[in-house]
Amino acid sequence: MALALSSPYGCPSDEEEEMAVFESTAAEHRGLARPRLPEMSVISPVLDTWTTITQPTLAVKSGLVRKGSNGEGNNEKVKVYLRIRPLCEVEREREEEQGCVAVQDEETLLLKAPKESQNMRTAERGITQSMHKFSFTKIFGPKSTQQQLYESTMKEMVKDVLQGENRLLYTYGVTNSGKTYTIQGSGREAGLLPRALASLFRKLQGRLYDAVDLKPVMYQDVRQLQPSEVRAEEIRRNSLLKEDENLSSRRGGTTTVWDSGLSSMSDVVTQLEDTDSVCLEPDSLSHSGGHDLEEGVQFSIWVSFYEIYNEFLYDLLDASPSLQPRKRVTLRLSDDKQGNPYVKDLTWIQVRSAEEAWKIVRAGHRNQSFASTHFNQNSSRSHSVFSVRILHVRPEAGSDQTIHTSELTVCDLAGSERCKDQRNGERMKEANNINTSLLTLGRCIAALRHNQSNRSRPPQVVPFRDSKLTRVLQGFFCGRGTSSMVVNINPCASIYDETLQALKFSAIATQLVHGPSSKTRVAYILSLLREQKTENENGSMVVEEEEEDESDVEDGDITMLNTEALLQAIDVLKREVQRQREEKEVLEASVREQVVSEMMEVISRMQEGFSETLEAERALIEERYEEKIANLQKHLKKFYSQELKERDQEIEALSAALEKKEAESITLSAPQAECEGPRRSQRLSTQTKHGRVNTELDQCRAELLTKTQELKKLKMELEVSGSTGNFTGAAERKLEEGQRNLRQLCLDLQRLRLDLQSGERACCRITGGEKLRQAIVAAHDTLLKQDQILMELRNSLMLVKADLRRKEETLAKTEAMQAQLPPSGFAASTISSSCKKRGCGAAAGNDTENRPPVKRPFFQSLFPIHTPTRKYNTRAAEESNMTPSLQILRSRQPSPPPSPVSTPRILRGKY
Ligand SMILES: Nc1ncnc2c1ncn2[C@@H]1O[C@H](COP(=O)(O)OP(=O)(O)OP(=O)(O)O)[C@@H](O)[C@H]1O
Repeated sequence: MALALSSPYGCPSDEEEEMAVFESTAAEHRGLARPRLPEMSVISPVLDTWTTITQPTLAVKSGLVRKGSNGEGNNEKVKVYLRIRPLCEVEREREEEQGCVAVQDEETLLLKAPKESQNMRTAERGITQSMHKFSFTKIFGPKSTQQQLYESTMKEMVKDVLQGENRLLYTYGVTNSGKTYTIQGSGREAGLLPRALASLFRKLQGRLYDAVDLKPVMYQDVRQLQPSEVRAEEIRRNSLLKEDENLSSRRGGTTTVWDSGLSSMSDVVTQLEDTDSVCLEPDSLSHSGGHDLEEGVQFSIWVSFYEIYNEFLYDLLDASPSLQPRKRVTLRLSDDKQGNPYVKDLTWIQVRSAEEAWKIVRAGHRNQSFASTHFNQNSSRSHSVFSVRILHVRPEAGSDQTIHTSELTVCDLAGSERCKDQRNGERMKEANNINTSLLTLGRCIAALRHNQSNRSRPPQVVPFRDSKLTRVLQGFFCGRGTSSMVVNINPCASIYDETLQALKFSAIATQLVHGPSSKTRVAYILSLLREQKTENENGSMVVEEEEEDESDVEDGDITMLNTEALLQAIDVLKREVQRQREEKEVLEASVREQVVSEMMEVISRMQEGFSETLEAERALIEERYEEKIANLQKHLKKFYSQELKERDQEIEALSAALEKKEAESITLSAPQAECEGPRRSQRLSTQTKHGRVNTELDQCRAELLTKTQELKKLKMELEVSGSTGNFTGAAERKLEEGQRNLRQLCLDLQRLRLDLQSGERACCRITGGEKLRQAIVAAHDTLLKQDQILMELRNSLMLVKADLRRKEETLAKTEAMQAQLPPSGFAASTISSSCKKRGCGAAAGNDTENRPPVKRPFFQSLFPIHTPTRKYNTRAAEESNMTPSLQILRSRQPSPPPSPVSTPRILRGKY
């Protein structure tokens, strides 16, 4: 076969071509054993078993049934075209041309992995093939023109749409592969869309329905507009057209990035070749066989333009184009009563010429999301969907008319790309969303293909709902119309792996057959009915009828079955459902059993593993801690032995120094030595004395404590008791005893102090006697505290004494009054008690002896050292005014001890 379209980018060698032929043949002879991995994968649309499928009926409005016109589309495969874009200068300089893309013939493409590609690396490891062969409806090489492409793809579609069909054309490919160029064109190279618009309006010359009172809504409905709504529609339309004119005049005809250099429609019209103008004559339209337009029908053309950006739908014909993308209103997808999806609140604009339509495209294009990426300076970051909806109107039929609609949708998909190539976060997010929606499209197509090639099996769920893109295109895959795909590839070696993926996806699409998914279900039902028939030995009338109608039902039209057959079908289906349910229950039970046993195994393995790990961990930890303990022991031993050694050395040094000193003192002065002997013994005796003193001090302290307690008790008794006779005696006795004790204590203290002083004198001479000195200071502090306590005790005693004195006076007075008054016990006691109560006893005498005890002596007693003279004077004065009994008491009181403060002063002065 002549390779009219063979690529200039490296033709495969003879050897390779031979290999390709061989592999292709091997692929066709399925079932042959393949001893080795094929060096080439062959993906071609081979669907021999699916030849009986018919073209679906056209989706209709108001029950108007229109079968596929001219039988076209019946058992037809989905058309997939391939377009290879030429390399640009920069790419040539980068040596991107490595012969990896080769066109074998009009339908076959051969891909050969370049050295640096991932595919080649995996092929070298024997995982995949390095050569791939693909078949397409038609391949357009780098030199093909826009017109050639239009002729083969869009031209026929435009005719079909005018006949009432729905058609979809979408471009698919890696980013920067020429999708937008194919759809819209560039400069004077108008793309498929402007050509289609120009062709459409030329065909409809004189057949346009200019009124705006009918508008397409929802999935495929038409609504009659009120006059006010008509006005609103006109305003919207005019504003969009005016806006485009204003922008064009402001730019002075120059192109900018956002309009991609689109040419004006007049250029496009001149580019349309004569072949297309054959259809322009109304006569030729009506007499051109299957391509004639219906008599008396006028056509109202409406267009819409929206994009799917990051899984959000945006109206590109929104009246406020100046709004920022993030502020744009998102459109919602809804379902009509039959469950058909449609874009809610989408703007539809009526257009009356190709120029107007093109202006609307340009206005929408300005709102579209483009960005500069790693690969493409002006990359589409969204899937854009441009729809032309045609209302087939019969104006003579008035309000009774049934309006038919047909639609031509052109979808420019965003390019698939590797996310890692994107350095910008926003671009990466876009790439993610683009890839996800394209992947979903691929999954939908794969599921559709599976359902078509496995008719007798239950159909797979087609995941249309998984992305917005597949949801809006769902109708075209499920019987609403037919779709065609243009796969764009870029022959650059650096993006070979991405190109291969895109081609693999498109290869699946080439195996698709137009047809609604419901057809598969019908075929499935019919197969069940056939099975039922063979099972049914008697063979009912219904089955016979069904056999008669088999030719019809093979077409998938279940409505051709009669009621009985349908009822039987329902029964069969019910039984099938039951059977499948039971089958699934059994399957579920066995799966559960398997899962449980596997889980048990896994758990036991995990348990074993855990216990082993635990044991190992324990052993390890034990070992580690044993090591640590041993280390610690070693270090402690070392440390303490070191310490001991140091101390021994110190002791040795000290004893040596002592001995040396002793020896020195002995040799230097003999008389001195004589004196030293007793001194040393004195020192030793002082130390023993010091210990003794301490114990004595403790004893004294304890004794003092008990005495204090006794005194307190006594005082309380004195306060509580009303009678003074026996109590005074007892108190005197106690006081005497206390004073004796005190005296003894004072003496003891005196002695102790002297001992201490002598001890201090002895100790302070000893070299290194710091410790002893500190002990003495502490003992001295203790003594001071004892003194303090003694002082307090003395003060307390003074107070007790004063109280006793007062009581004695009162007693004496009472006695005196009793002696003076007549012997009336009642009066005497009354006076006595009243005097006592008022304190008359204290006020009666004006001598000092009778004065009540005041706080002054107490304070004075607190500071004996500062006011000794005054104290003793006061004491003398007191003694002079004392009662005999008090004088006796006072005489027993010991002389004031030496000032407790003076001793520490002296001691401290020493150190
Ligand atoms: N057949 C062709 N002939 C000449 N130039 C082409 C052809 N196809 C594409 N180009 C050029 O290649 C570049 C990329 O094309 P285009 O923007 O259409 O790619 P794309 O696939 O739409 O990219 P993206 O997915 O990133 O939007 C453009 O400069 C375009 O003019």
